[in-house]
Amino acid sequence: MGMTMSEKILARASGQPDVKAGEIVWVKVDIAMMHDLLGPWLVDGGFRRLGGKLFDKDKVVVVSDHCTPPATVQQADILKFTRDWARQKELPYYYEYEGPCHQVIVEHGHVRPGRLILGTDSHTCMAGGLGAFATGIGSTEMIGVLLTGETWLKVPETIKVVWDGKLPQGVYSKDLVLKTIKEIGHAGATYQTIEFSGSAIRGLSMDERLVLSNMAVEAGAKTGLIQPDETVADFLRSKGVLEELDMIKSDDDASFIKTLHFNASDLEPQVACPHEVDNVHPVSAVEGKAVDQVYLGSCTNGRLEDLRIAAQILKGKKVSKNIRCLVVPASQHIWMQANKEGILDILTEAGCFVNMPSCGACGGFTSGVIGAGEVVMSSSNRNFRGRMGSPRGEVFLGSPATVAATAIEGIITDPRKYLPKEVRV
Ligand SMILES: CC(C)[C@H](C(=O)O)[C@@H](O)C(=O)O
Ligand code: SF4
Repeated sequence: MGMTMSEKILARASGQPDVKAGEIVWVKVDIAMMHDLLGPWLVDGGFRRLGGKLFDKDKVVVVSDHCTPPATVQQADILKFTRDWARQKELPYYYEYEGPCHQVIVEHGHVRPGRLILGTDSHTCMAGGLGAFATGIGSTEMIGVLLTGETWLKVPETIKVVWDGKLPQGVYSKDLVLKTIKEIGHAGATYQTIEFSGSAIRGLSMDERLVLSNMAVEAGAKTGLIQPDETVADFLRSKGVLEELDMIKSDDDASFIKTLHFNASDLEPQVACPHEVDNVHPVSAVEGKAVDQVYLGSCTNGRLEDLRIAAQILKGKKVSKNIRCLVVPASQHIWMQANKEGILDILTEAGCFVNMPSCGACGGFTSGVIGAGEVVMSSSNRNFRGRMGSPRGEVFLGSPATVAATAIEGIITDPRKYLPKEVRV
């Protein structure tokens, strides 16, 4: 019997020739990632009591993103603690004000196919878009990882999600993953891997693939994997990663707990309605709903291609007078590239407010929170009650195109009316 990608990565990490889903294995971690909010200020007490020596500072990456720039004194204190901790420990990889951790670790080449990456954030699974087994762990668990570089994991079963066909114009990987989550349910993949495959997935760019792996956890999954290929290799080479990559793949005779088939060619834009990510409907079912704010950003959909799509839709148009349009590029690198391409000018001229990269508005942490009764159309990954501020607010999730079209009309809008009719390449 062959092995799945998850089984292969965890076999290597546990130093065994093979492992099977359901087994509990002791694994060596390639990258331990923490962010400011669930990082050093929470782990430090226990870490020091147990010896306070890092297993390998080259494998520990800390990113300050949730509290940047701080909006409260407590956030400023957390940020200072995190910065001082990284300096005292002489960490070579500490990033601050660069953007959400998941995007930052991808851009800096920490994520590579076949690696085992554990982070103190649920969307750590995004790294699976490059073929790494990546998952979130609690801060207490992280103390053990920081001290020993090891932990235990149960090898997950894998749900294979096959998307064949070709995405039509105006339909994107966000729509594809929302539809997938609707079918699986918000807890339907609990402690399982979702492996995305099929011709529609192979055709996706690096930016689009990361949307899928990012949102795997919204179906409860341990991680979301995509078989690495030349798209991944080209991306990593562009980031200066020149080593030979472990182009891991599931064997043809690997055992999957179930396989779901979808056809991308007849997919419409999808919207997740309050207050669950699996409460998904075609945009036609919610068109016309008035919003107060649109948010284009986050580690889910704040990348360059997302900003390009929004600029294509908003160029020469104006954001509705009734709403605020908040744009937050997912990293400084993306911000600079968007600036060079004139995208930030187009968006600003249309009436968007372009903020600096951070988790701020996405999780209701710093700038951009919503008040009672306010409605948001967001390109992010979660719409739980209170997610972006007031528990009496409402968050709808959609693609960057849906967000941009909604910005123009001030009501939830099908983006296809703002795009040329032809099938995109
Ligand atoms: C703050 C943290 C608990 C959280 C996560 O783990 O995902 C955040 O990044 C989010 O997206 O909700
Ligand atoms: S989902 Fe939002 S809050 Fe969580 S890491 Fe991504 S940008 Fe930050």
